[in-house]
Amino acid sequence: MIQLMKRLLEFSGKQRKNLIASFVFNLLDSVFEMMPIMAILTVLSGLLSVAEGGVMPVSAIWVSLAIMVVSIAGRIFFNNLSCIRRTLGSFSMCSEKRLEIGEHMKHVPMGYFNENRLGEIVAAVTTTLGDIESNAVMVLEKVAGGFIHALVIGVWLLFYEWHIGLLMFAGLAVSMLVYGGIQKAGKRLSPRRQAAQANLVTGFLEYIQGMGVVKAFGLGEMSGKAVNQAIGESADANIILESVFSSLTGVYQTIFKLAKSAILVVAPYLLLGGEITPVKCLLLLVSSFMIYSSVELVGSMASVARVIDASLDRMEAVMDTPVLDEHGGDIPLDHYDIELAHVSFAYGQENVLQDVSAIIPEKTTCAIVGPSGSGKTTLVSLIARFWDVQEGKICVGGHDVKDFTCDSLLKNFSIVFQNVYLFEDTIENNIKFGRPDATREDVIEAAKKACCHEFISALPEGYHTLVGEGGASLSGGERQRISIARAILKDAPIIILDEATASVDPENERELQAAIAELTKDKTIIMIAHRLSTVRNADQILVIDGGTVAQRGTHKELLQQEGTYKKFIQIREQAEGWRIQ
Ligand SMILES: Nc1ncnc2c1ncn2[C@@H]1O[C@H](COP(=O)(O)OP(=O)(O)OP(=O)(O)O)[C@@H](O)[C@H]1O
Repeated sequence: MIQLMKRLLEFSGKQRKNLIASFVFNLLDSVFEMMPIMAILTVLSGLLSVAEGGVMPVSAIWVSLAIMVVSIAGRIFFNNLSCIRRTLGSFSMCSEKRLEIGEHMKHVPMGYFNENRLGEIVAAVTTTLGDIESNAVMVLEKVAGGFIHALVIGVWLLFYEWHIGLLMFAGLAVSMLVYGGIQKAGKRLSPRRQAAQANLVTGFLEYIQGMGVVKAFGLGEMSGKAVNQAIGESADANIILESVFSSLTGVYQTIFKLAKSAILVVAPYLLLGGEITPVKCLLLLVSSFMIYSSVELVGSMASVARVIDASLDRMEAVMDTPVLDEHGGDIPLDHYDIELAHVSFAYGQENVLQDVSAIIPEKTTCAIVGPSGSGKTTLVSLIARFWDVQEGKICVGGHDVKDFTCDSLLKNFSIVFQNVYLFEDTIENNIKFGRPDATREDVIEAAKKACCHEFISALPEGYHTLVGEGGASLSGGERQRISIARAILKDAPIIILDEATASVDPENERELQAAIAELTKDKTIIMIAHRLSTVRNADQILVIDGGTVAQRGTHKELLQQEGTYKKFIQIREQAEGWRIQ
């Protein structure tokens, strides 16, 4: 428990002060919570003197009333303070963690997101942090407060009547053993529950994202299988966890019932043996019902405490993901040549690029062509350092990309992907993503250059139109032009462009080409090219085949050679239905 407290305080970062304050106020609250016992004992002593033929001292009534008033006032005061600090600390701590995770994710290699991690990350920022946010501090306070409470009463009992004090401690010791058992069971079972939770999120995300394909192919039953399995596993994990916890909690609480029963038997025996007075006996009998009250509650919270421990494990795992640019610096560049020297790269065991070398001088266009799966996307991703190369090196402006921080490297790039992602926000903000401090006029100017001002203005709410998540409410061509406007606004010196393979209608095609021409003016351009017009005008063409540079040169030079490029041109000519001169 102390370990868990330490972990939570370490985790709390800037909110540490609030959490400590909340713990302290909670402890003070529990001191006032114990006071009614004193009030009852005061009244009881008075009553006993009546039973022994004396008179009930009026002061006993007033003293007990005063104790109750102080107790209630103290509790309201400290409970409130503790609650305020706890709420402030917990929610601020978790929102800071969410921001930290978001920031951290910007620096991990893209490969991290491949390995089915999306659900894990979503679960971490939603359910895992949610568990911590709503329960952690309160549960730890109750658990720690419960044991401290019991300890204080136990010590008092030792002085008041040592036999009963020992009995109380015996009960407490056995209960702690069972509590340890609950913790161990939690350690064993909670990770399964957390993993099931993450799989459930992954399953649902995949199910919803693939809904279009599912409907188109009538695969409802098949696609639902994975989600059903994840739901089943989540239910099983929760049921097993809860059933183990509830039986152990039952044992834990039985121990207190047995200990209380033992006090009920031992106290009268002590009275019979003449070791205690009837007053003491009565006081012990009454207090036996109260001494374990706070620690009894702890049992039902042990499961939550364990879940919090597992949640902290999971959060640490997410935050410990190695980042790419730990040792990177902010490097200003005075030129934008790009050089690849003997670059090799594999996704896990799968070799994708071998010994690729190339020089792309600044303000030139390099077209990358090659068959599907040959490694074109991988190559441009390595230049932007979405992954690190395994062999060789890539330099931008004469500096190894590994020497930059991700932010410092990527501020030199505008990247236009084939699959455009638009955020669930206004069109204006989606374009502004390229330069958050841009003015309205800048946004409109970029949109005009990207040939999307007209269609945006025709929308009922113009630039304030909300686009669905991923840009679902716009056509493919429109999305692409918005992403080009975004890149134009960023105005970075290096452009990475994955040309759309999907054919668009002639009107859209013309506008798209005009937008690209605006974007690429006076820039260093690396373009995965699919269109003949683009390839023909490139200063240099790299033909990637089987992960190596099979051919390189200009369009004219490569047309003279037999090989992949000639085949590529023939296929494009057939597809586009026209010939190049
Ligand atoms: N994230 C990834 N994890 C594992 N393997 C990958 C990943 N991305 C691509 N691959 C594999 O690497 C190889 C090269 O893929 P890449 O996307 O670079 O090819 P490409 O030439 O761009 O293909 P296309 O023209 O079809 O987009 C392929 O065999 C692909 O299956």
